[in-house]
Amino acid sequence: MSEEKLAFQAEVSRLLEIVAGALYSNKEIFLRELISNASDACDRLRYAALTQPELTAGSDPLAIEIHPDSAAGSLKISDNGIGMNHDDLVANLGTIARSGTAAFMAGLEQAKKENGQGAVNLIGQFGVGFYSSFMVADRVVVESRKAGDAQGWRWESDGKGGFTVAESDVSPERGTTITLHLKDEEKEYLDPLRLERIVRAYSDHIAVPIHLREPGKEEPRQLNSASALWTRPKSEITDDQYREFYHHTAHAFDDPWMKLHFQVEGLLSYAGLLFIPSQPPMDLFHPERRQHVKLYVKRVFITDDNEALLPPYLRFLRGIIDCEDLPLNISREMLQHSPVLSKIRGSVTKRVLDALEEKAEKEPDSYSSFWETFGGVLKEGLYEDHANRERLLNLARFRSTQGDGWTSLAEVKARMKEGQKAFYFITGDSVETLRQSPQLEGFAAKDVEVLLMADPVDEFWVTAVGEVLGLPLKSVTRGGADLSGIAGEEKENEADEKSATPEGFDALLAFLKLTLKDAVKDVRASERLESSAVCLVADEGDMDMHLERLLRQHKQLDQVSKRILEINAKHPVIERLAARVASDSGEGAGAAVEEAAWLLLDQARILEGESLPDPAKFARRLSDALARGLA
Ligand SMILES: Nc1ncnc2c1ncn2[C@@H]1O[C@H](COP(=O)(O)OP(=O)(O)OP(=O)(O)O)[C@@H](O)[C@H]1O
Repeated sequence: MSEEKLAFQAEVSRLLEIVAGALYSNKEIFLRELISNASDACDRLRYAALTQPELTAGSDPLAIEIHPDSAAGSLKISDNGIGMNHDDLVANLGTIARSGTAAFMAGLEQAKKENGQGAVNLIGQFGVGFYSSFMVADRVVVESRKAGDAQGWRWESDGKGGFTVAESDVSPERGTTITLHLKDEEKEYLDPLRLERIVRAYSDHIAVPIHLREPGKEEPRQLNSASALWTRPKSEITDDQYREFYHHTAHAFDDPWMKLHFQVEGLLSYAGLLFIPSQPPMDLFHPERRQHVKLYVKRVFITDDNEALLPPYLRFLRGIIDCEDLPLNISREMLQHSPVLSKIRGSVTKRVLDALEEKAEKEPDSYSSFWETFGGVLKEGLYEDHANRERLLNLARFRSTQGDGWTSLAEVKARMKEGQKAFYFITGDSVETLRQSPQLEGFAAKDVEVLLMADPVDEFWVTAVGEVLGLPLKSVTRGGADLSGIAGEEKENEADEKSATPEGFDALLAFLKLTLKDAVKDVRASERLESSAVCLVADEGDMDMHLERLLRQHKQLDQVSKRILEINAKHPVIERLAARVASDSGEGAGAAVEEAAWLLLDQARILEGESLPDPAKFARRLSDALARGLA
């Protein structure tokens, strides 16, 4: 087969332009990226050989080799890992396959919107994988042969627009050799000492040996310790090594917020090296809720996509778990039902919660930043993991009507008013809009704290949990949120005055019920309003209004429940309407009050964030009312 010429995916071309032209000071990371890929390729081969032992039979141990060639001005990085065939080369080295690179492109768009630059820093932040070769090379050749294949392939590119792929006779027996033809100004990467320093700084944690072939020396020299990092004693691992390991396994480039390293021996023996990122991973809220902790069995990588390993609400965790008590040839199906894994899952979950509790207690500010990023995910555990519900409730933090920071349920309980027998909450799309909700007015007047919940998951767990620290959770947008038993700030006579309704109020209620009869479930005097005239609430047994809207938006529901319209007897509009009804004696109240009734209902709908069934009518009524007012 002759040489094929192919074009890069448009995004790759853009990426390469940035990478090749980048005046990035940290170009040495290209070596980290290529070693990281080579190590993954060795992991994948080791795994494939579990079921196809012929793939590695009789071959050299897995290793990575770095070979600077001053005469040719080139640097070779080879591995005897899984290798790539024709289609792998085209798919992997011509498109954006990698999550880190996709994040880089997304970050680029963002940076462009914000200040038109910043691309250079982003390279370091996200890493651009294989493509980072073009920071130091003006021509890159990849020769590869996939394990088990007879034919090898050669991929070549100058990083400008396209690449070629052709059959190759000189490709390695198995695995991949990448040859970087270094740019004139990048020849420092031929210096063995420089290469050694880079490998030690970024790749010491790599479990496959990394050899350096030095000019004039017979035997290559091993640069890393080549033992799995998690098997080494904690005291011998530096923070930098942990960080680099995190970057490598998680394909992430932030600093981990927390690290957990444990070795368990006993009935079950396993080790774990887990990290909580400081930045949210891109797929955090994808519907698949994929977890990413890698499962190893006796140092052999098995899978990074195994739902049985950890509960979905801990899917922000990165890192590895290495188990001694599973057979190496365990199948995917067996993994799903393995009692060993389910035990490990239970005890690792417990460890993670222990560590979070400790952080929450000892470093509350830092814990708040974790909560801000991942709280919305952890809360899924409140309805999924009954066994740990109490602990998760303890770990949960909330925004509330008291102050701007995060608060715990225990703190909210300690601040409760005399006579308060429930936690009150309101759910909605954002904390800022929730703060303006009319339904909060009565609570504010009595200084009763209300939790402001704006994560979609809140709707689900509050229903499932029902009770916290011995008290029910009650929505302030529902009937049954009874404020009268709570000791307020008001004085006795004020309270009396408040309960006294204006003349004609009962007749107004009757009139509103009659006029709006099919549009609402009921019309009532409100206890929760102070300055607004009206609001909508859900009946005690009905679905919460925000939840219903959420389900409708996601096409999970097409019903629209009727709501209760609450009216504020102290509001001037209501007082006047009541007076009008009283003087016109009920039925004769007339068209103006009828129009006002519909306007009030639409106003309550707008405040609630509901859409209006007939916006044109609303606009006409409002204009008429304004015209009358201005006349
Ligand atoms: N040395 C190698 N051996 C085998 N396959 C490789 C090698 N280097 C790269 N690849 C393949 O090319 C793909 C793209 O590499 P790139 O560095 O751009 O991303 P990556 O680091 O592997 O990221 P991710 O693991 O998220 O896909 C890899 O996913 C892998 O399939």
